[in-house]
Amino acid sequence: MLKIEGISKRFGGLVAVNQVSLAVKEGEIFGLIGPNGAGKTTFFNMLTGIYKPNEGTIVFEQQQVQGVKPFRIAKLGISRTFQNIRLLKDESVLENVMVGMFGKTHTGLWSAILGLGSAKKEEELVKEESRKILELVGLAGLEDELAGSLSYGNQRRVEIARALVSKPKLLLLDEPTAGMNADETNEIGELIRKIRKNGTTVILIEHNVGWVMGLCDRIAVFDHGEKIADDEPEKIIANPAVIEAYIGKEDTEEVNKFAAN
Ligand SMILES: Nc1ncnc2c1ncn2[C@@H]1O[C@H](COP(=O)(O)OP(=O)(O)OP(=O)(O)O)[C@@H](O)[C@H]1O
Repeated sequence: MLKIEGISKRFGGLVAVNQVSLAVKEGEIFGLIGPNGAGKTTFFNMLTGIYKPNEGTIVFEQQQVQGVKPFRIAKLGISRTFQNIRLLKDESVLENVMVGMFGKTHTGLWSAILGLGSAKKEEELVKEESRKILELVGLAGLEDELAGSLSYGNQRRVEIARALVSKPKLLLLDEPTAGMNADETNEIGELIRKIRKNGTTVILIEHNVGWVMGLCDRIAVFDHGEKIADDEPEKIIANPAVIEAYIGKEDTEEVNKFAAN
């Protein structure tokens, strides 16, 4: 489904991602792990068109997408969430999810402003779809609450719902469990499995190594902008280069988490 060959991203003299190649199959839950600053988010930003790679190719379903504008990539079926929660806190949960359909609706701005029938009908369809997605992510009944009034875990679910409402083929999640407790984290794992079952392939960036090992079919490890491993979880955990990447870091919290597995 996704084939990446030799992509790099440089910021001045800093090489954030260095010649990374990677392939993701349809239906997979694919994990990206690695110490802070390893280049994971930059990699996501290239996949979604926020950054243009300095070199290399990204092919999504037979189409080259490197350097293509973000809204066009979204239209091809790649959707994402961000590391920091980005909700319209003073708008309802339902409205926040409806925003995810922007760019997918067909009636024009004037029809919407003039309240013409076609725009109204489309809005109803978007609402209906958004409600269905909210049910899928476990937020049924909270449609009319203000997004900012929800718990942190539920705000993350709203973000996932917004990314899902356009029915993406590929969903990119940037640290979906950041700031969550163990129960919330496990629930997000269940949700990701459900999303995959519904036909969406998932790539996620995570720091919670133990959790990601139990969830993903395959994991790639980044360190200093390079991909140092790409394998099934059991093999990743036993890979000396991966252990070295974590043990070699001063970030003891990450090392401990890794060693605990
Ligand atoms: N827009 C930018 N301009 C300059 N440097 C950047 C930019 N974006 C990222 N970087 C640098 O590129 C490197 C990789 O950062 P990136 O955010 O991709 O890492 P990461 O693996 O996602 O880290 P984390 O887990 O902490 O989010 C870092 O050194 C970072 O400071």
